[in-house]
Amino acid sequence: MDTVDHHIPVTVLTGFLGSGKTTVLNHLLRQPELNGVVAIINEFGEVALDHLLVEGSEDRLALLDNGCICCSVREDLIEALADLAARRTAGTIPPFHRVLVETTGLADPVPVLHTLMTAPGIVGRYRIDGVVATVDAVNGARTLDAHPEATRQIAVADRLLVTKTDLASADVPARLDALLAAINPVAVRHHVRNGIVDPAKVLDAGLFDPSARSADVVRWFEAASQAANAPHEHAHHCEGEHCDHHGHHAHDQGISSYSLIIDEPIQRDAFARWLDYVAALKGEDLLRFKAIVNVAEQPDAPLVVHGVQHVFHPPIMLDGWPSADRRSRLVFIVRGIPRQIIENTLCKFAAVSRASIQRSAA
Ligand SMILES: Nc1nc2c(ncn2[C@@H]2O[C@H](COP(=O)(O)OP(=O)(O)OP(=O)(O)O)[C@@H](O)[C@H]2O)c(=O)[nH]1
Repeated sequence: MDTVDHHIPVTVLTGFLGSGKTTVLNHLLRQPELNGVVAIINEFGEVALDHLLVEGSEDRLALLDNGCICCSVREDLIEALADLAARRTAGTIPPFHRVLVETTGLADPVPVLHTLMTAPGIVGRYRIDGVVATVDAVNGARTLDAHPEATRQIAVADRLLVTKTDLASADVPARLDALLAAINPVAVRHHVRNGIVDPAKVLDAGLFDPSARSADVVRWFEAASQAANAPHEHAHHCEGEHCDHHGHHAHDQGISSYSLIIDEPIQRDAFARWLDYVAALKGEDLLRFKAIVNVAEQPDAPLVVHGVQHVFHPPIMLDGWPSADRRSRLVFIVRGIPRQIIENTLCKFAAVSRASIQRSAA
Protein backbone atom coordinates (compact mmCIF):
# COMPACT_ATOMS: atom_id res chain seq x y z
CA MET A 1 0.00 0.00 0.00
CA ASP A 2 1.24 3.52 -0.87
CA THR A 3 1.71 5.34 2.44
CA VAL A 4 3.49 8.36 0.97
CA ASP A 5 1.60 11.62 1.52
CA HIS A 6 1.26 13.23 -1.91
CA HIS A 7 -0.64 16.24 -0.62
CA ILE A 8 1.15 19.55 -1.05
CA PRO A 9 1.38 21.35 2.30
CA VAL A 10 -0.15 24.82 2.50
CA THR A 11 0.97 27.26 5.17
CA VAL A 12 -1.53 30.06 5.78
CA LEU A 13 -0.01 33.37 6.85
CA THR A 14 -2.55 35.72 8.35
CA GLY A 15 -2.54 38.71 10.72
CA PHE A 16 -4.20 42.10 10.90
CA LEU A 17 -3.51 44.99 8.51
CA GLY A 18 0.12 46.04 8.57
CA SER A 19 1.14 43.56 11.25
CA GLY A 20 4.12 42.36 9.22
CA LYS A 21 2.92 39.43 7.08
CA THR A 22 4.71 40.51 3.90
CA THR A 23 7.87 41.32 5.85
CA VAL A 24 7.90 37.78 7.28
CA LEU A 25 7.05 36.29 3.87
CA ASN A 26 9.87 38.24 2.23
CA HIS A 27 12.36 36.97 4.79
CA LEU A 28 11.15 33.38 4.49
CA LEU A 29 11.30 33.32 0.69
CA ARG A 30 14.97 34.30 0.86
CA GLN A 31 15.87 31.28 3.00
CA PRO A 32 17.30 28.17 1.29
CA GLU A 33 14.71 25.98 3.05
CA LEU A 34 12.06 27.83 1.09
CA ASN A 35 13.44 27.01 -2.35
CA GLY A 36 10.63 25.30 -4.15
CA VAL A 37 7.92 27.17 -2.25
CA VAL A 38 5.27 29.16 -4.09
CA ALA A 39 3.55 32.13 -2.44
CA ILE A 40 0.02 33.33 -3.11
CA ILE A 41 -0.47 36.92 -1.96
CA ASN A 42 -3.98 38.27 -1.47
CA GLU A 43 -4.37 42.04 -1.43
CA PHE A 44 -7.49 43.95 -0.51
CA GLY A 45 -7.06 47.12 -2.54
CA GLU A 46 -7.69 47.71 -6.24
CA VAL A 47 -4.03 48.59 -6.74
CA ALA A 48 -1.67 45.85 -5.52
CA LEU A 49 1.78 46.77 -4.23
CA ASP A 50 2.91 43.90 -1.99
CA HIS A 51 3.94 41.60 -4.84
CA LEU A 52 6.22 44.36 -6.17
CA LEU A 53 8.00 44.50 -2.84
CA VAL A 54 8.45 40.75 -2.41
CA GLU A 55 11.62 39.45 -3.96
CA GLY A 56 10.99 36.42 -6.10
CA SER A 57 10.55 35.27 -9.64
CA GLU A 58 7.14 35.23 -11.27
CA ASP A 59 7.19 31.43 -11.04
CA ARG A 60 7.14 31.71 -7.26
CA LEU A 61 4.48 34.36 -6.76
CA ALA A 62 0.78 34.50 -7.55
CA LEU A 63 -1.31 37.54 -6.80
CA LEU A 64 -5.00 37.59 -5.90
CA ASP A 65 -5.98 41.23 -5.81
CA ASN A 66 -8.99 43.47 -5.46
CA GLY A 67 -10.90 41.43 -2.94
CA CYS A 68 -10.51 39.17 0.01
CA ILE A 69 -10.13 35.38 -0.19
CA CYS A 70 -12.41 35.03 2.82
CA CYS A 71 -15.32 36.23 0.69
CA SER A 72 -15.28 38.04 -2.64
CA VAL A 73 -12.36 36.24 -4.30
CA ARG A 74 -12.61 32.88 -2.53
CA GLU A 75 -13.16 31.11 -5.85
CA ASP A 76 -9.96 32.73 -7.13
CA LEU A 77 -7.98 30.99 -4.39
CA ILE A 78 -9.43 27.63 -5.39
CA GLU A 79 -8.65 28.34 -9.04
CA ALA A 80 -5.13 29.54 -8.29
CA LEU A 81 -4.31 26.41 -6.29
CA ALA A 82 -5.89 24.09 -8.86
CA ASP A 83 -4.00 25.87 -11.64
CA LEU A 84 -0.70 25.61 -9.78
CA ALA A 85 -1.23 21.89 -9.21
CA ALA A 86 -2.12 21.35 -12.88
CA ARG A 87 0.93 23.27 -14.11
CA ARG A 88 3.13 21.38 -11.66
CA THR A 89 1.84 18.07 -13.01
CA ALA A 90 2.28 19.26 -16.61
CA GLY A 91 5.82 20.39 -15.82
CA THR A 92 5.22 23.94 -17.07
CA ILE A 93 6.41 25.46 -13.80
CA PRO A 94 9.32 24.32 -11.65
CA PRO A 95 8.19 21.66 -9.17
CA PHE A 96 7.17 23.16 -5.84
CA HIS A 97 6.77 21.37 -2.54
CA ARG A 98 4.78 23.87 -0.49
CA VAL A 99 2.46 26.84 -0.93
CA LEU A 100 2.38 29.83 1.38
CA VAL A 101 -0.89 31.77 1.29
CA GLU A 102 -0.79 35.31 2.67
CA THR A 103 -4.31 36.53 3.45
CA THR A 104 -5.38 40.14 3.52
CA GLY A 105 -5.18 41.83 6.89
CA LEU A 106 -8.97 41.98 7.06
CA ALA A 107 -9.52 38.31 6.28
CA ASP A 108 -11.66 36.15 8.47
CA PRO A 109 -9.44 33.05 8.40
CA VAL A 110 -12.28 30.62 9.11
CA PRO A 111 -13.85 30.59 5.62
CA VAL A 112 -10.36 30.57 4.08
CA LEU A 113 -9.35 27.48 6.06
CA HIS A 114 -12.74 25.85 5.56
CA THR A 115 -12.34 26.32 1.81
CA LEU A 116 -8.87 24.75 1.87
CA MET A 117 -10.23 21.81 3.86
CA THR A 118 -13.29 21.11 1.76
CA ALA A 119 -13.22 22.57 -1.77
CA PRO A 120 -13.26 20.03 -4.57
CA GLY A 121 -10.06 20.51 -6.54
CA ILE A 122 -8.12 21.27 -3.36
CA VAL A 123 -8.98 18.27 -1.23
CA GLY A 124 -6.81 15.37 -2.37
CA ARG A 125 -4.11 17.69 -3.70
CA TYR A 126 -3.33 19.99 -0.79
CA ARG A 127 -3.40 19.84 3.00
CA ILE A 128 -3.19 22.72 5.44
CA ASP A 129 0.09 22.50 7.28
CA GLY A 130 -0.08 25.26 9.81
CA VAL A 131 -1.62 28.65 10.31
CA VAL A 132 0.75 31.45 11.23
CA ALA A 133 -0.54 34.80 12.48
CA THR A 134 1.46 37.99 12.89
CA VAL A 135 0.51 40.36 15.70
CA ASP A 136 1.85 43.90 15.83
CA ALA A 137 3.29 44.63 19.30
CA VAL A 138 2.45 48.34 19.00
CA ASN A 139 -1.12 48.14 17.72
CA GLY A 140 -2.02 44.54 18.63
CA ALA A 141 -4.03 45.06 21.82
CA ARG A 142 -6.00 47.99 20.43
CA THR A 143 -6.65 46.08 17.22
CA LEU A 144 -8.01 43.09 19.16
CA ASP A 145 -10.47 45.38 20.92
CA ALA A 146 -11.72 46.93 17.71
CA HIS A 147 -11.64 44.17 15.07
CA PRO A 148 -13.16 40.70 15.53
CA GLU A 149 -11.20 39.40 12.50
CA ALA A 150 -7.99 39.97 14.45
CA THR A 151 -9.23 37.78 17.31
CA ARG A 152 -10.18 35.03 14.88
CA GLN A 153 -6.79 35.21 13.15
CA ILE A 154 -5.11 34.65 16.50
CA ALA A 155 -7.54 32.00 17.73
CA VAL A 156 -6.99 29.69 14.76
CA ALA A 157 -3.20 30.05 14.59
CA ASP A 158 -0.65 27.32 15.28
CA ARG A 159 2.13 29.88 15.51
CA LEU A 160 1.88 33.48 16.66
CA LEU A 161 4.60 35.89 15.59
CA VAL A 162 4.65 39.03 17.72
CA THR A 163 6.23 41.61 15.41
CA LYS A 164 7.66 45.11 15.88
CA THR A 165 8.86 44.43 19.40
CA ASP A 166 11.62 46.96 18.64
CA LEU A 167 8.96 49.69 18.47
CA ALA A 168 6.93 48.71 21.53
CA SER A 169 7.59 49.84 25.08
CA ALA A 170 9.32 47.18 27.16
CA ASP A 171 6.25 45.87 28.98
CA VAL A 172 3.99 45.62 25.95
CA PRO A 173 5.14 42.25 24.60
CA ALA A 174 4.53 40.61 28.00
CA ARG A 175 1.07 42.14 28.27
CA LEU A 176 0.27 41.20 24.71
CA ASP A 177 1.58 37.68 25.29
CA ALA A 178 -0.92 37.28 28.15
CA LEU A 179 -3.74 38.52 25.95
CA LEU A 180 -2.74 36.15 23.15
CA ALA A 181 -2.44 33.20 25.54
CA ALA A 182 -5.99 33.83 26.71
CA ILE A 183 -7.32 33.78 23.13
CA ASN A 184 -5.18 30.89 21.98
CA PRO A 185 -3.42 28.87 24.67
CA VAL A 186 -2.08 26.22 22.27
CA ALA A 187 -0.26 28.36 19.69
CA VAL A 188 3.49 28.67 20.06
CA ARG A 189 4.50 32.34 20.30
CA HIS A 190 7.70 33.89 18.95
CA HIS A 191 8.91 37.49 19.03
CA VAL A 192 10.07 38.61 15.62
CA ARG A 193 11.88 41.74 14.47
CA ASN A 194 11.75 42.88 10.87
CA GLY A 195 10.39 39.54 9.78
CA ILE A 196 13.47 37.58 10.77
CA VAL A 197 12.29 34.18 11.88
CA ASP A 198 13.76 30.72 11.55
CA PRO A 199 11.69 28.84 8.95
CA ALA A 200 11.63 25.80 11.26
CA LYS A 201 9.56 27.86 13.71
CA VAL A 202 6.95 28.55 11.07
CA LEU A 203 6.75 25.58 8.71
CA ASP A 204 5.67 21.99 9.34
CA ALA A 205 3.22 22.94 12.06
CA GLY A 206 1.15 19.83 11.38
CA LEU A 207 -2.28 19.18 9.97
CA PHE A 208 -4.80 21.84 10.96
CA ASP A 209 -7.51 20.41 13.21
CA PRO A 210 -10.18 22.90 14.31
CA SER A 211 -11.80 20.37 16.65
CA ALA A 212 -8.73 20.53 18.90
CA ARG A 213 -9.16 24.29 19.39
CA SER A 214 -11.15 26.52 21.69
CA ALA A 215 -14.94 26.24 21.87
CA ASP A 216 -15.19 29.47 19.84
CA VAL A 217 -13.09 28.01 17.01
CA VAL A 218 -15.12 24.80 16.97
CA ARG A 219 -18.31 26.87 16.77
CA TRP A 220 -16.97 29.09 13.96
CA PHE A 221 -16.06 26.05 11.86
CA GLU A 222 -19.45 24.43 12.50
CA ALA A 223 -21.09 27.64 11.30
CA ALA A 224 -18.85 27.71 8.23
CA SER A 225 -19.84 24.09 7.40
CA GLN A 226 -23.52 24.84 7.84
CA ALA A 227 -23.24 27.93 5.66
CA ALA A 228 -21.41 25.99 2.96
CA ASN A 229 -24.05 23.25 2.95
CA ALA A 230 -27.07 25.56 3.06
CA PRO A 231 -28.57 26.45 -0.33
CA HIS A 232 -28.10 30.13 -1.03
CA GLU A 233 -31.36 31.94 -0.69
CA HIS A 234 -30.23 34.64 -3.04
CA ALA A 235 -27.87 34.50 -5.94
CA HIS A 236 -26.24 37.89 -5.80
CA HIS A 237 -22.54 38.27 -6.38
CA CYS A 238 -20.72 38.66 -3.08
CA GLU A 239 -19.00 42.01 -3.01
CA GLY A 240 -16.93 41.18 0.00
CA GLU A 241 -16.80 44.00 2.44
CA HIS A 242 -20.32 43.88 3.77
CA CYS A 243 -21.68 40.64 2.42
CA ASP A 244 -22.59 38.02 4.97
CA HIS A 245 -24.45 35.58 2.79
CA HIS A 246 -21.88 32.83 3.18
CA GLY A 247 -22.52 32.94 6.90
CA HIS A 248 -19.04 34.02 7.88
CA HIS A 249 -18.21 37.10 9.83
CA ALA A 250 -18.42 40.10 7.52
CA HIS A 251 -15.67 42.68 7.47
CA ASP A 252 -16.10 45.56 9.83
CA GLN A 253 -18.76 47.95 8.75
CA GLY A 254 -17.47 51.29 7.61
CA ILE A 255 -14.09 50.07 6.37
CA SER A 256 -13.33 50.89 2.78
CA SER A 257 -10.39 50.85 0.47
CA TYR A 258 -9.36 53.10 -2.39
CA SER A 259 -6.26 53.82 -4.38
CA LEU A 260 -4.86 56.86 -6.11
CA ILE A 261 -2.41 56.90 -8.99
CA ILE A 262 -0.46 60.10 -9.48
CA ASP A 263 1.20 60.77 -12.81
CA GLU A 264 3.54 63.61 -11.91
CA PRO A 265 6.58 63.25 -9.60
CA ILE A 266 6.04 64.50 -6.04
CA GLN A 267 8.44 66.77 -4.14
CA ARG A 268 9.90 64.83 -1.23
CA ASP A 269 9.47 67.55 1.41
CA ALA A 270 5.94 68.30 0.30
CA PHE A 271 5.03 64.61 0.51
CA ALA A 272 6.54 64.41 4.00
CA ARG A 273 4.44 67.43 5.00
CA TRP A 274 1.29 65.72 3.73
CA LEU A 275 2.16 62.51 5.57
CA ASP A 276 2.62 64.42 8.85
CA TYR A 277 -0.69 66.15 8.36
CA VAL A 278 -2.64 62.98 7.54
CA ALA A 279 -1.02 60.97 10.33
CA ALA A 280 -1.79 63.66 12.91
CA LEU A 281 -5.32 64.32 11.80
CA LYS A 282 -6.56 60.93 10.61
CA GLY A 283 -4.07 58.34 11.92
CA GLU A 284 -6.61 56.48 14.03
CA ASP A 285 -8.91 55.90 11.06
CA LEU A 286 -6.17 55.30 8.55
CA LEU A 287 -6.05 51.55 9.20
CA ARG A 288 -3.50 51.00 6.47
CA PHE A 289 -1.63 53.17 4.04
CA LYS A 290 0.98 51.98 1.57
CA ALA A 291 2.56 53.84 -1.23
CA ILE A 292 5.23 53.63 -3.85
CA VAL A 293 6.15 57.21 -4.68
CA ASN A 294 7.94 58.79 -7.63
CA VAL A 295 10.01 61.42 -5.86
CA ALA A 296 10.93 64.39 -8.04
CA GLU A 297 14.44 64.64 -6.60
CA GLN A 298 15.24 60.96 -7.27
CA PRO A 299 13.25 59.67 -10.24
CA ASP A 300 15.25 56.44 -10.69
CA ALA A 301 14.35 54.95 -7.31
CA PRO A 302 10.93 55.07 -5.66
CA LEU A 303 10.16 55.74 -2.06
CA VAL A 304 8.06 53.11 -0.25
CA VAL A 305 5.94 54.30 2.65
CA HIS A 306 3.91 52.21 5.11
CA GLY A 307 1.42 53.54 7.62
CA VAL A 308 -0.42 51.34 10.12
CA GLN A 309 -2.97 53.28 12.14
CA HIS A 310 -1.03 56.07 13.86
CA VAL A 311 2.37 54.45 13.22
CA PHE A 312 4.18 55.62 10.10
CA HIS A 313 7.27 53.55 9.40
CA PRO A 314 10.36 55.35 8.12
CA PRO A 315 10.11 55.61 4.30
CA ILE A 316 12.47 53.33 2.40
CA MET A 317 14.16 54.24 -0.86
CA LEU A 318 14.31 51.17 -3.12
CA ASP A 319 17.37 50.49 -5.28
CA GLY A 320 15.29 50.90 -8.42
CA TRP A 321 11.76 50.64 -9.77
CA PRO A 322 10.35 47.11 -9.43
CA SER A 323 8.41 47.35 -12.72
CA ALA A 324 8.10 49.58 -15.78
CA ASP A 325 5.26 51.53 -14.13
CA ARG A 326 6.83 54.62 -12.58
CA ARG A 327 3.70 56.36 -11.40
CA SER A 328 3.12 56.97 -7.71
CA ARG A 329 0.51 54.58 -6.32
CA LEU A 330 -1.14 55.19 -2.95
CA VAL A 331 -3.38 52.59 -1.30
CA PHE A 332 -5.68 53.48 1.61
CA ILE A 333 -7.75 51.22 3.88
CA VAL A 334 -9.77 53.56 6.04
CA ARG A 335 -12.63 53.88 8.43
CA GLY A 336 -14.74 56.76 7.23
CA ILE A 337 -12.13 59.00 5.60
CA PRO A 338 -13.61 60.15 2.30
CA ARG A 339 -11.36 59.89 -0.72
CA GLN A 340 -12.07 63.55 -1.42
CA ILE A 341 -10.34 64.62 1.79
CA ILE A 342 -7.24 62.68 0.85
CA GLU A 343 -7.22 64.21 -2.63
CA ASN A 344 -7.74 67.71 -1.29
CA THR A 345 -4.94 67.38 1.25
CA LEU A 346 -2.58 65.94 -1.37
CA CYS A 347 -3.21 68.98 -3.55
CA LYS A 348 -2.82 71.37 -0.64
CA PHE A 349 0.13 69.91 1.29
CA ALA A 350 1.96 67.73 -1.23
CA ALA A 351 1.58 70.24 -4.07
CA VAL A 352 0.04 67.60 -6.33
CA SER A 353 -2.04 68.98 -9.20
CA ARG A 354 -5.56 67.65 -9.24
CA ALA A 355 -5.33 66.76 -12.92
CA SER A 356 -2.54 64.27 -12.25
CA ILE A 357 -4.60 62.20 -9.78
CA GLN A 358 -6.31 59.13 -11.22
CA ARG A 359 -8.87 57.40 -9.11
CA SER A 360 -8.83 53.84 -10.29
CA ALA A 361 -6.35 51.20 -11.34
CA ALA A 362 -5.24 51.65 -14.93
N1 LIG B 1 10.28 48.49 13.08
C1 LIG B 1 9.70 47.39 12.59
N2 LIG B 1 8.95 47.50 11.49
C2 LIG B 1 8.36 46.38 11.00
C3 LIG B 1 8.55 45.11 11.61
N3 LIG B 1 7.84 44.20 10.90
C4 LIG B 1 7.25 44.88 9.90
N4 LIG B 1 7.56 46.19 9.95
C5 LIG B 1 7.10 47.27 9.07
O1 LIG B 1 5.69 47.36 9.14
C6 LIG B 1 5.15 47.83 7.92
C7 LIG B 1 4.05 46.90 7.47
O2 LIG B 1 4.63 45.62 7.25
P1 LIG B 1 4.02 44.59 6.18
O3 LIG B 1 4.89 43.39 6.21
O4 LIG B 1 3.79 45.25 4.88
O5 LIG B 1 2.63 44.27 6.86
P2 LIG B 1 1.44 43.37 6.27
O6 LIG B 1 0.85 42.65 7.41
O7 LIG B 1 1.94 42.54 5.13
O8 LIG B 1 0.47 44.48 5.73
P3 LIG B 1 -0.93 44.26 4.92
O9 LIG B 1 -0.65 43.22 3.87
O10 LIG B 1 -1.24 45.58 4.33
O11 LIG B 1 -1.93 43.83 5.92
C8 LIG B 1 6.35 47.91 6.95
O12 LIG B 1 6.81 49.24 6.92
C9 LIG B 1 7.38 47.02 7.59
O13 LIG B 1 8.71 47.39 7.27
C10 LIG B 1 9.36 45.02 12.80
O14 LIG B 1 9.53 43.97 13.43
N5 LIG B 1 9.90 46.20 13.23
